Formats: sequence, structure tokens, C-alpha cells
Amino acid sequence: MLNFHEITVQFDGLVAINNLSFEVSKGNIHSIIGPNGAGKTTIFNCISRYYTPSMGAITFEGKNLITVKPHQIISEGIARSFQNVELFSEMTVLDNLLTGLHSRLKRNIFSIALNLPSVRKNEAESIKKAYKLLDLLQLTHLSNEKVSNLSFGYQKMVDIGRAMMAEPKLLLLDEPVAGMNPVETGQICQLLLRIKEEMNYTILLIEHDMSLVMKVSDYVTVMNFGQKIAEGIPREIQKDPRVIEAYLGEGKSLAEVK
Ligand SMILES: Nc1ncnc2c1ncn2[C@@H]1O[C@H](COP(=O)(O)OP(=O)(O)OP(=O)(O)O)[C@@H](O)[C@H]1O
Repeated sequence: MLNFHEITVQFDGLVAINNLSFEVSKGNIHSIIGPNGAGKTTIFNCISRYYTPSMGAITFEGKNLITVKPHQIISEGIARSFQNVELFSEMTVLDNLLTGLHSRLKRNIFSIALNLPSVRKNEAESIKKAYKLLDLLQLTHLSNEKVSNLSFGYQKMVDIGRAMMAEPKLLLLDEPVAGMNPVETGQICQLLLRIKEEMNYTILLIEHDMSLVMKVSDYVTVMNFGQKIAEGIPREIQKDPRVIEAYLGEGKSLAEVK
């Protein structure tokens, strides 16, 4: 589905990503892990088109992504949830979800001003869709709650839900459990598995919490100093000496990493 081919990204003298190739398969949860500064977020910023690589090619379902502008990425079927929750805190959960559809609605200012039947139909469909998603997120009981009243864990779920409103083919999640307690992490873990199983989503995940990565991932790419040092299924990655050394030095278990 997504193909990184020999990508290099430089900032002045610094090589943030060095000749990186990897592929994300449809229907997979694919995690990118690696120590701080390894180049993980730079990968997301290339896919989102904030950064343009100095070398290499990125294709999404066969299309060259490098020619796509950042604001067009959502129309290509790629949505992103950021490391820091960026919701409208004084709006309700339902209204926050509806903002996720904004870029996809086909309507113009005149039809809105005239409140044409097509606009009302669109809105009714959007609300129906949001409620369906709230059901999947198990947040229906909070639909009319202001986001500022929610726990951090619930806010993150709303943030993921908002990204899902556009029905992306590929969902980019940047550290979805950063700063969460174990209960909240468990909820996000269950949510990711539900999204994958019930909706057949493809997810590219950056995450430092190894227990989550090992539970949800179909495939893992490991970065260090801008390069891929290993890739494989979680069971292989957990035992890979290059990965253990990159994270911890020798002799410790990856399960300890958070
Ligand atoms: N816009 C930028 N300008 C200059 N250097 C940058 C820029 N973006 C990233 N870098 C550098 O590129 C390297 C990789 O950064 P990146 O944020 O991709 O790492 P990361 O693996 O996501 O780290 P973390 O786990 O801490 O979020 C770092 O050395 C970082 O300082």
C-alpha cells in the first residue's frame, strides 16, 4: 500500500533519514520504533508532505506522493493523529468528530447559506456516521460531553475518531499512548485491535511503549540514527540483538521499554 524507496532527508548538515526503504501492507498495523531522534516523526512528516526528501520515492497505492500537496493528503486517503491531542476543547465529542469530515464534504458557501436540502442531507449523514464511530470507540455515552471534561485517554480516543471520520485508507498514529496510565494504554490497545479487525484499517504507528507495539503490530520497522536496523514480526524483533542494543545496551528485555 505504502512504499518508501531509498528515502534520504537532510536538514542542513544533518541526515535525519538515510537511504530508507520499507513497505506497509494493506490491512496491517505496522509499527515504527527506535530511540529518540531515530527519524520516526520525519517519516510521518514525509508522508504528510511537510517534508520533501532530498532523494528517493514514496508511493501510495502506486501513486507518487511527492507530487501531492500537504492539504491534498487527506483526499488521497491518508489521515494523521498527532502526538499532542489537538481537539477543540470547548466543543462536544460529537462536534469534534464532525470536524474530521470537514475536508471531505462536497458543498460550497452558497449552498450552506441557503441551507439547501443537499446540505441538510449531508449533515444528517455525517451525524449518523459520527454516532456509528462513537459506538465503535465505545464513547456514545460521552457524545454531548465537552472535550475539556474528558480524561486524557478519552481525549486521545476522540482524536483518533476524528482522524477516522474521513475514512482514511491509511491512518498515521504518532505515539497514541504517550503520557497514559496502564488502564488508558489498555483501552487504546483494544481500540486499535477493534479498528483493524472490524474496519480492516491499515495503521502506521510510531510508539515507544513496547508492550503496546508487541501486542498490536503485524510488522515492525526499527530505526536508529536515520537508518533501518531491523524489520519483522514482533516475535523476531523482540529477540533481535541489534534492536536490543540500540535501545538498551545488551542484556535487558525490550518489554521494559516505555
Ligand atoms: N525540521 C527540522 N529541522 C532540523 N532538524 C530536524 C527537523 N526535524 C527533525 N530534525 C532532526 O532529525 C532527527 C530525527 O528527528 P525525528 O523527530 O524524526 O526523530 P524521532 O525518532 O521521531 O524522535 P522522538 O522519538 O524523540 O520523537 C533528529 O536529530 C531531529 O533533531
